[in-house]
Amino acid sequence: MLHVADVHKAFGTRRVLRGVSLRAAPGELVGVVGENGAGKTTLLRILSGELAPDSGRVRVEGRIGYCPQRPVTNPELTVDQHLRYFAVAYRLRSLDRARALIARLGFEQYGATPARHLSGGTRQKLNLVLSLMHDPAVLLLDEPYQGFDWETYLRFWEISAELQAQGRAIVVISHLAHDVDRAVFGVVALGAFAARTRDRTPQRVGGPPGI
Ligand SMILES: Nc1ncnc2c1ncn2[C@@H]1O[C@H](COP(=O)(O)OP(=O)(O)OP(=O)(O)O)[C@@H](O)[C@H]1O
Repeated sequence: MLHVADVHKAFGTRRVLRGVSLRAAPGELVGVVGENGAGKTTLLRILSGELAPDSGRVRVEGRIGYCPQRPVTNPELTVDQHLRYFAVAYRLRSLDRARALIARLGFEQYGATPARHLSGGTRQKLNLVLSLMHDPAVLLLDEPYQGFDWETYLRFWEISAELQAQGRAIVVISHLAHDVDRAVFGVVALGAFAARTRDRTPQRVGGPPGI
């Protein structure tokens, strides 16, 4: 479903990605960890097709859902207007799934609120819903729970486990070391994390989700 082999990327003389490989099959969740500047966002931008690698191969089967680090929201549009806008882009007939996700994340009262009046955490919830509302086969999530309160953070991992159970392939970026243990099927460690986690096999298998 998602197959990445030997991806390299440099910005000028700064070699950010040096041979990254990973695979996420249906139902698998892969965590990408690394300190600030290690190249996590660069990797996800390449997987989403937004950025071209210098070399290496990326193969994706199925629709992608990409939740970028910076919300893609427009400050002037309300939450409902965002849903309708993205529904047209995704060619969706119904907003039922988007509304169900909004209810799960607890911000259904903000339908008529322009994004500029949302709190940072609520804007990020909308950003996440916009990436999931078309039920993508491959989810690329760049620190999707930034600004979430603890309950919503746990809710995110609940939703993630359900999507895994439904056969979605998920790649989640985190700079939080404890999130590594939630990555059931694999961990891709970049930068200094790569050295510290050398004893871990790059693609671990097994163990229950740590919800
Ligand atoms: N378009 C660009 N042009 C030049 N340098 C860039 C560009 N994008 C990223 N970089 C550099 O590449 C390195 C990796 O950046 P990236 O955003 O991928 O790191 P990250 O691991 O996601 O960091 P963070 O945890 O802070 O989000 C950084 O040194 C960054 O400054």
